[in-house]
Amino acid sequence: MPLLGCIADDFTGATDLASTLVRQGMSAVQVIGVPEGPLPEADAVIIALKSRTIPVAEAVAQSLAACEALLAAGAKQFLFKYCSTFDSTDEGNIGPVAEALLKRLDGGFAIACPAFPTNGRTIYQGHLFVGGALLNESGMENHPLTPMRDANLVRVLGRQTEGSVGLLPFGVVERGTGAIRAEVTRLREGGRRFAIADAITDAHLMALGEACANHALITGGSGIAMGLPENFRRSGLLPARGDAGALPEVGGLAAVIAGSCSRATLGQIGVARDHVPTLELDALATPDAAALARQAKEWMADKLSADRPVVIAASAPPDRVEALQKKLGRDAAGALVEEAMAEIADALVAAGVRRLVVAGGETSGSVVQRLGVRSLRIGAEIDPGVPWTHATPDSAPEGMLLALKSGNFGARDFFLKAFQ
Ligand SMILES: Nc1ncnc2c1ncn2[C@@H]1O[C@H](COP(=O)(O)OP(=O)(O)OP(=O)(O)O)[C@@H](O)[C@H]1O
Ligand SMILES: O=C(O)[C@@H](O)C(=O)CO
Repeated sequence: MPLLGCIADDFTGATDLASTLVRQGMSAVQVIGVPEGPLPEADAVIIALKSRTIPVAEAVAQSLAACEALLAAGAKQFLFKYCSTFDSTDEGNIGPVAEALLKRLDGGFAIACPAFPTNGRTIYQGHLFVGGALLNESGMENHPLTPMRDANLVRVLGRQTEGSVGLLPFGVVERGTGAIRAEVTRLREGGRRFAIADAITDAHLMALGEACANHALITGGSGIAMGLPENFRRSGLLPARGDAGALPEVGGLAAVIAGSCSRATLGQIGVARDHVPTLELDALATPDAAALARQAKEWMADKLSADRPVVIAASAPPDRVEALQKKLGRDAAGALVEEAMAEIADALVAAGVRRLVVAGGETSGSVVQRLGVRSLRIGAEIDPGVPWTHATPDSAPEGMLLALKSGNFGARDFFLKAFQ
């Protein structure tokens, strides 16, 4: 029976969360989509949805179905994981999904805390910073699907919910667990259903986690999960685990697929280009998924080698993304590239790739779905928030390693160091 039942709105976010829990001593399995059969055994089960940018009603329905599966398995506490940059539009999907889960779990109140200080996401007075910049000046204002143009999360979540949104301010969080609990009671009694929780350091996240030990639902980024395993240990439910993140050895060819257009991913492609064969597809010049996949298949024919990875990217800077979106519409542009990347990933695995890095949450979603991966066991981290995972898709039943890299995560040499 899982102690913690998690619902993640994208696949890279789910691995990020799973990785945090493994680091804190929980075993974790990521399940792809709402499971039809029984859930795998683990201290934490993370159901990974691709619900960040789908229509609100579908996101709510899928999240509730995931919640039912976790309830049926006996999960004791629930976590709704969204992006540390709060990726969403004014319509949702964070607010509506959080409201629906809160209602189903009869939770009354939940905190909302996307902070992830290790990766530079901090929240002060309800404002989200990415590194030294406000969210709306961090590059996220140009995100292809969820441009973030307001850093004030109390306002952003307020636009997405009917329940009123308050703030758990720095001054309270800094004073620790007791002060947080008292403030939550005050917020709840004052009619708030959500509060953005300020957090600048891991110590703040640990204090928030401890203070929320008896909350039915917690919402946030992976950081907010840091303090939760200790709650279960303290209450005697979580035994000490040796190495919660041990994975089988896997050899085989190595490749990277990138569909993220984030600054970090563009930088990582720039570094990889100087060291390993790198194909940069031009979706604007060839707005045709099948043709893009064909180009990649022809290219890879004599590039795959046991000595080093290859990189295939559709990623483009904001002006080129915008141009393709103007031509096709935002969703169609994203879907076209995702379709091409999924097809390319399939071809890579067919050609013997068994260690595959995928950059971008939506991109990872389409790749993992195309490969027919049903669950991922979480292993060691390459960089904060990005672990290697082990899967046994139908096309590689002997097992393969996948690393699903959140767009903005990873050091500049990530596409090289992942394989070292
Ligand atoms: N050249 C391009 N033109 C237009 N859209 C593109 C292009 N390249 C990729 N895309 C689309 O941009 C979107 C990028 O989203 P994705 O979630 O994969 O990356 P991300 O948002 O940077 O990562 P994360 O969600 O992990 O933060 C995808 O839908 C992808 O298909
Ligand atoms: O929280 C993050 O930034 C990531 O786990 C993510 O969700 C990226 O898609």
